[in-house]
Amino acid sequence: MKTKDIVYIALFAALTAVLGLFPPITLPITGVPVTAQSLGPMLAGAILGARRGGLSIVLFLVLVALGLPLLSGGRGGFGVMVGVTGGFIFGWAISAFVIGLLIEKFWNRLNVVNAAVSIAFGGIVVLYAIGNAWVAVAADISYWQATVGAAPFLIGDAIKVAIATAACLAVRRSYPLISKSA
Ligand SMILES: O=C(O)CCCC[C@@H]1SC[C@@H]2NC(=O)N[C@@H]21
Repeated sequence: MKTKDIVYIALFAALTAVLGLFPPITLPITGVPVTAQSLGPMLAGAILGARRGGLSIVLFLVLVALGLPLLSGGRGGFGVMVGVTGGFIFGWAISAFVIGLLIEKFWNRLNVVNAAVSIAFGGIVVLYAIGNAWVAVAADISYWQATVGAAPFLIGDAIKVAIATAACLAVRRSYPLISKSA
């Protein structure tokens, strides 16, 4: 891994931390907040690709686990990570990795549709599958109830997909950071 890669990984970990400055809006049913922070894994995977994008979120998670108050609302520590939102928090790394894999796969023919579908698949379908399963266990509710409880996130997450898609395509045009040819 080159120095440049390490810088990009650190940069996207920092960006994810900065997104945590937006205050969370906690929803009543499950206690999982609406947060701007889930945009971080979308951007990391879509702009850096699977390996570096995933690692940037792993770095962010290590810092949170060490107790840095980098989650929205100034939260941090391993205790928070194994709370009700733990599936979403750990799922962010998987989400960034999956998005990166798909973006790399479509790289040579990337367009607004396959980029948005890739980001939505990793950032919503995969992330919610992990996050809702965790919520169901932690909050002792059914998977269906957890899924219904997550429905209000879809509006904000659709906006995040649009932002990450625009950013991914703009960076690809002007300063591509993925050189994969699939
Ligand atoms: O800060 C935390 O404890 C993690 C919050 C996880 C929130 C999830 S991420 C996907 C979905 N979209 C949101 O805006 N909130 C949830």
